[in-house]
Formats: sequence, structure tokens, C-alpha cells
Amino acid sequence: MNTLNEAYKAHPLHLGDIIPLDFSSYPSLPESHAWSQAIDENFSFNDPASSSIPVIDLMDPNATKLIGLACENWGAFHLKNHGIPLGVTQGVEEEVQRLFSLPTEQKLKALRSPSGATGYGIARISPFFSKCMWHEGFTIIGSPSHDAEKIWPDDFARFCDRMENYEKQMQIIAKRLTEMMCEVLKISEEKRKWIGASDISGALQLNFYPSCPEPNRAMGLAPHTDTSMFTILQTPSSGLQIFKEGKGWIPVHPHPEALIVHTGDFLHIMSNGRFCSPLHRVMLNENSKRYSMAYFYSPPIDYVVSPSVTKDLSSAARFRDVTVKEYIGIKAQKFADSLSFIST
Ligand SMILES: C=C1C[C@]23C[C@H]1CC[C@H]2[C@@]12CCC[C@@](C)(C(=O)O1)[C@H]2[C@@H]3C(=O)O
Ligand SMILES: O=C(O)CCC(=O)C(=O)O
Ligand SMILES: [Fe+2]
Repeated sequence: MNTLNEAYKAHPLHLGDIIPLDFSSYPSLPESHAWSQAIDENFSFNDPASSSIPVIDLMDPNATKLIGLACENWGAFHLKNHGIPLGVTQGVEEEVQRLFSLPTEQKLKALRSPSGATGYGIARISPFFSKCMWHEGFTIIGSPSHDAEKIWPDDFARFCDRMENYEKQMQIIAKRLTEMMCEVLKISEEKRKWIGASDISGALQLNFYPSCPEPNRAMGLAPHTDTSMFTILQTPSSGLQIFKEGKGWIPVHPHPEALIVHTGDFLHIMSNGRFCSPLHRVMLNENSKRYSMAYFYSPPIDYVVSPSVTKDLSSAARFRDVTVKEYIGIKAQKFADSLSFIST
């Protein structure tokens, strides 16, 4: 049994909070998905040209330092020269499109169970919002064969091969990035041992946002921070926005052949608040659908996440120690208040 799966099992959802809408049958926006008020009242729209996250070349001799700066200032960056063959990415994108263009009843065969973490369904954060999101997802932890088999009983091998291969590639980059971030944060060798040792520390989320009849009144993915150390995102289209204090919502337009990396809650804790865990959301488009692949990387579930504080500085730990598993449980209950819940 997979470890991350275990952690989510303890926090079941209601079935009503899992089943996506059959979006193709709605020529206008249903009330259940109309967010107009929330968008008008709470969010400011930013001038798209005013700022954007940095682009970092993984081969740059200064990459470690630049990544540290980007995590401090933005909590996000584009990563180019990451070494993932274009064919691998294209193969995964093809499968994502093949999966989400299936009729709803076929996708529902792999519907996530209330106590499960993997399979087809809406975002886990949905119960925290009164309106529904214009989004469907498919979560993979380790091998997707158990879920893919339900959708394509005779023809699931290609999907699984491509996803597993992508997960392997993501893990290689994730380990490298983790070492670099630990370097910046001066995390001890003892606390880094898991990086080489663990082989499943990630979850792959396939996201699909159908074209939307009223994109300005709807929400692709509502504002949230990720329950990961960092997330590696791949998408061919715009729509993602990151909230930057003092600036507002910054659009993140994909950079050709680069990955988008952004920090999550665990790195915020480990860095004692130095790296932010940026609030982000996904906006929609009227004429085109959008998809993305997000790889969430975290330490193993029993790992104790603790702030790295150097003795010489007057920096007291801002958070108490928490295991990955315990924090996943806190996030399932407290959502946006989780970090303040563990602050000292
Ligand atoms: C490993 C993860 C990370 C999860 C939960 C679990 C599997 C699916 C991920 C997402 C994907 C969609 C946004 C999010 C906020 C959601 O609702 O499900 C993510 C969440 C988190 O970052 O907490
Ligand atoms: O689709 C995107 O660009 C972002 C997805 C996301 O935030 C997530 O899966 O947690
Ligand atoms: Fe996210």
C-alpha cells in the first residue's frame, strides 16, 4: 500500500464532493458554478505586463542561488534545461487529452472512493468553497493501473507506461531541486537522508479545465496553497495566477519547454517562512479548454518537518515540528488556516 495514499485515507470526503459535472452538456453557466460575486469582491485583476516570475536555467552554475532567491521573492520560477525529453512530455499530454475527452460515464468508472486519494474526481479542496469549480482531475500515486484498468479494461498499458515514465523523470528533477533548496536553507545531512532513500514521494495530478461559457464568472481552481514541498507543473496554456503580496494576482504564462516550479507548505515550514507557499488559482477561457500536469513532491509521510533555524541568528522557530502525515490531516480540516494552526 502506498504511503501518501494511506495519509489521505484517514480523511474521507463525501461522495457529493467528488463527482464532477458533465460540463459538455451546459451551454450556460449553472448557478452552482457561478462565482461572480466572490471574484468581484475579493480579487483584484493585475496588469498582465507588470511582472512575471523568473526563468532559471538548471545548467547555470548559479542555479542554486537563483532558485533560493526566486523561492524567497516569488515562491515560483520557470525551469529550463531540465533535461526531460520532449517526447516524454508530448506522450503524457496526448494521454491527458485522450483521458479527459472520454464520455463522463466512462471516466466515472474510475471515480475516487471517499477514502481514496487516486482516480477521477473534483479537487480535494472543493468542500471549503460554496461554489463548484470548472475542473476535473485524475490523481496518480505510484502506478495508475488500478484506476486506468477500470476505464480501459483492454487498453491501459500505454497510459500507465507514459505516466510512470513521467513520474520517474519528475522524481529525478525533484530530488535535484530538493538538494539545491536544502543547500540554500542549510538543512543538515541528517535531515536530508530521505532524499536518496525514498522512491515514492510524489503524486501526479492531471487537471482538466473545459472551455467555459462564462469564464469571468467561473473558477477553474480556487485559491489555495499546495500541500507539498514544491510542485512541478507542466501546461501548454495560460490560466494559472500566483498571488504576490503588494502586487495582486500575477499571471504565469508558460515558457516554451520550461517547467513551472512553485513552493508549497512544507518548504514554507522548513525555511521558517523564508520561502513563501504562494496562493494560486486557475482562471478559465471561453474558447479553449486547458489541461495541466502537476507533480507534488514531499518527504515520506513519517518525516518530521521542522524549521531550519541557525543558532547565531535571533530566528526562533515560527512553526512547531509536524510529520507530513499529521500536516496532511491538519490541511484536510483547517485548509487555509493550517500554517497558522502550527505556528508557535
Ligand atoms: C498529493 C496531493 C496534493 C493534493 C492532494 C493530494 C492529491 C491531489 C492534490 C490536489 C490537486 C488539485 C489542488 C489540490 C489543492 C487538491 O485539492 O488536490 C491539491 C492537493 C494539495 O496540494 O493539498
Ligand atoms: O492547472 C494549473 O495550472 C495549476 C494546478 C494546481 O494548482 C494544482 O493542481 O494544485
Ligand atoms: Fe496547486
